[in-house]
Amino acid sequence: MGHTRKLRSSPSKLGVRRHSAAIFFENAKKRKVMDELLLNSSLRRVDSASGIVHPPRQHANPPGETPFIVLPVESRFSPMFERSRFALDIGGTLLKLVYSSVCQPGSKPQHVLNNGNKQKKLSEDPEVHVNFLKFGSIETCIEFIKKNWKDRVETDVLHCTGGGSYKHAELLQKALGVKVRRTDEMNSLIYGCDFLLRNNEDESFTYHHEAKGLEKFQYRPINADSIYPFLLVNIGTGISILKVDSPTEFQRVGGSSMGGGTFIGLGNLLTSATDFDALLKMADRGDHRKVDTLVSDIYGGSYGNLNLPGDLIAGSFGKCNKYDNRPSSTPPSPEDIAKSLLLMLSNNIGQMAMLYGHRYGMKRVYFGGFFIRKHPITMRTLSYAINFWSKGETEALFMKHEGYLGAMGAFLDENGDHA
Ligand SMILES: Nc1ncnc2c1ncn2[C@@H]1O[C@H](COP(=O)(O)OP(=O)(O)O)[C@@H](O)[C@H]1O
Ligand SMILES: CC(C)(COP(=O)(O)O)[C@@H](O)C(=O)NCCC(=O)O
Repeated sequence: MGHTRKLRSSPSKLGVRRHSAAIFFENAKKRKVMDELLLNSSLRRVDSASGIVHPPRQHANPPGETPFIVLPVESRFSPMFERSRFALDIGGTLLKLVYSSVCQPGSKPQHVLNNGNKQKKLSEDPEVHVNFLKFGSIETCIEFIKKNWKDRVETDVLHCTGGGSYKHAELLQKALGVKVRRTDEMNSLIYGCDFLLRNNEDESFTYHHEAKGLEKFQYRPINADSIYPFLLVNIGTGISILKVDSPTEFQRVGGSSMGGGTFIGLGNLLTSATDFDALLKMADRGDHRKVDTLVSDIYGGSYGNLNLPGDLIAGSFGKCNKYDNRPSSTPPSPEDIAKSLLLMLSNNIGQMAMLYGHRYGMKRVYFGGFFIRKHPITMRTLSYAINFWSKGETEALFMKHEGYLGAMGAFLDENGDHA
């Protein structure tokens, strides 16, 4: 993959999702849980290889501007000036859509900088924008594509990946009147991840819980030569762990069924939360110590011989044990349960990621998938597991387009590897 120019990633007040369109489908009040801190590019950048810290960039963000990326000027992308391209990742829970649109000169304010004075500048050349959207059901997704892929004709191709690219191929073909071309899910993840890391300076970042405000996030741009190898832990409905040596050489070294699907599934059974965001909000307010048995509950303090601190969770959900006539404690609230559930899963994933990272001697572990949703508890737990246990040797990295890696990869795979 040769690239000539860095991508521009639109800064946004709201984060990675294309919110203007998302508002169309989601209740705006419900989608406020996260993302807000990853506002724009006004974060410090730390070069992953050299450790050099760069100051924040200055952007003038037109209020309400929505995120997109601008494709680099490359011949392989030229056809998108003439025809739109749509790609879909149909996973076990969500459908992720990535599609192109052409922005004509002067139609959108572009980036800006003049000795610190923010000024708006209109783009001079047409450019191809790539837009990102997610859906909870195939029906709403098909409706959106029907409305927005206006120039489609029957020879056009919908690039698809994920399990649903098999399961729903016929439905999509019939409903949209285009061909469906598949890219293998793991290949798509890697193509998408490679492209974003290589081209988008604002793509990957580290999370620092102890810091304040935006200082919690640091972008980690990386030179194209230093990207490989890395471990990719994709947390969707289930988890896939990939050791990646190049865009075409990788191995799925592990996986787990205890991922995002478990969180929403058990969350649904154990609390009254009606959706993922509500569950995360509950977790924010919860106190897991009312649900989990801590080391101090067993030892009365820390377990010094093993260096286990008293506040370490010894047994997730241990305090919900009502067998053996145990003295009953105050029943935990749904918020406490949500927090405990989120900690249980992210601790487990963090430990798995750390062990696989260690086993393959990886310096960088990237986390993808929509389970993360840039949630502080999740990112803190995953970062802690990696950084603490590797004694700083391995870095835990998150991605701005976390849930869109597969869809991005299918978008880039013009010919499809399962045509
Ligand atoms: N709006 C949402 N609705 C449902 N699940 C969500 C939502 N946002 C994040 N999630 C979490 O993300 C997971 C799905 O992640 P994703 O990467 O899209 O995987 P998949 O490809 O399996 O659908 C869900 O299981 C859930 O934990
Ligand atoms: C089957 C899957 C690749 C599907 O991907 P997803 O829709 O979850 O993103 C994934 O759920 C997975 O790797 N599950 C874990 C299976 C295991 O190794 O136990």
